Amino acid sequence: MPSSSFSCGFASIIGPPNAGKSTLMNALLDCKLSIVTPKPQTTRKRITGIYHDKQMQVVFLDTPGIMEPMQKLHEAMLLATRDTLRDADVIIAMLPFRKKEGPFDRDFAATLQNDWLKTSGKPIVAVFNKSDLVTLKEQSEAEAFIREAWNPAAVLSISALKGVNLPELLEALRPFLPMNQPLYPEDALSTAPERFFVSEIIREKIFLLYGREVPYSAEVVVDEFREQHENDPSRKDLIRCSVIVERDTQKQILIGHKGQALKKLGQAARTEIEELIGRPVFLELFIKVRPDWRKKHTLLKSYGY
Ligand SMILES: Nc1nc2c(ncn2[C@@H]2O[C@H](COP(=O)(O)OP(=O)(O)OP(=O)(O)O)[C@@H](O)[C@H]2O)c(=O)[nH]1
Repeated sequence: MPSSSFSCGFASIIGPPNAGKSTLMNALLDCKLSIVTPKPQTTRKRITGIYHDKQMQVVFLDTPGIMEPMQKLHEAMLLATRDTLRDADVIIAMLPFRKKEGPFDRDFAATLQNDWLKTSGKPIVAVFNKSDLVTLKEQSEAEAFIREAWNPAAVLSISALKGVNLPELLEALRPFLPMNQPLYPEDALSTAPERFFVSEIIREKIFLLYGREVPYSAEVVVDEFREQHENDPSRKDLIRCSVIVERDTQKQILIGHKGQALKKLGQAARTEIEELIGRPVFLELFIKVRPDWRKKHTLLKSYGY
């Protein structure tokens, strides 16, 4: 039973592409909810993940990275980020440390403050991620700079990858979580349906297995998810997905010589989907070409943007 000192609320994680937002959410939840790849802009839609302990429940909203919109898809991604700020009780504004060109990007920090944080009217917890890449001195100088520039509710340096300062981050959020009862049951990990995670897993494998523009041009739609085990436990669940690309050449790359590349993609995705849902599945992937889908409003809408 939650105690009277229980806290619950929504925290949005916002920052540039590749800052480590998804890594942080996965580390806090101790499971892999958001896809993580070394390539920027892998997260396209907002993803919720729910953290629980005896004192608090935090519903984290992971967001697509903030960048200059180059096409309609990016505009839709940025709208998803704006929405999460509106829903947040507290915002985790993440800035990644880097090894080259100074410890962090001050220009981006200014943009984040002017275009996103100032107007949100929400308490800000400034988080420098990737603290493993810089010295302690660089960390405290960066923290002092942001304290002065943003006047946030709290500032701290963490390493999502190495698990450094994560309990401290949770404590920094606590004062801003307004509810004294949990919103979700203790075993709920996300508010998104299984289907969503299935498409995200396939998207992640595309990012990991293919080079150049193919991952950015690919979208995954789950056309059918038939839970056949319920009637007959010996039958595998059937999952049929379309992988949408923009050009025929991309389709050829996805399929590969004698279908070898597509086979590899299917195997990698199936293994992880089975881990996620805890049952064997039969995964079918169909590659479809939809020219310029990232620029077309109606297609974007039909893919959930
Ligand atoms: N050295 C170091 N690398 C990290 C840390 N956290 C994340 N990374 C790496 O940074 C890369 C990007 O991580 P993500 O979690 O996908 O970043 P993101 O901000 O969600 O990226 P987008 O999907 O582009 O918005 C991955 O290669 C991570 O392994 C950290 O604390 N230290």
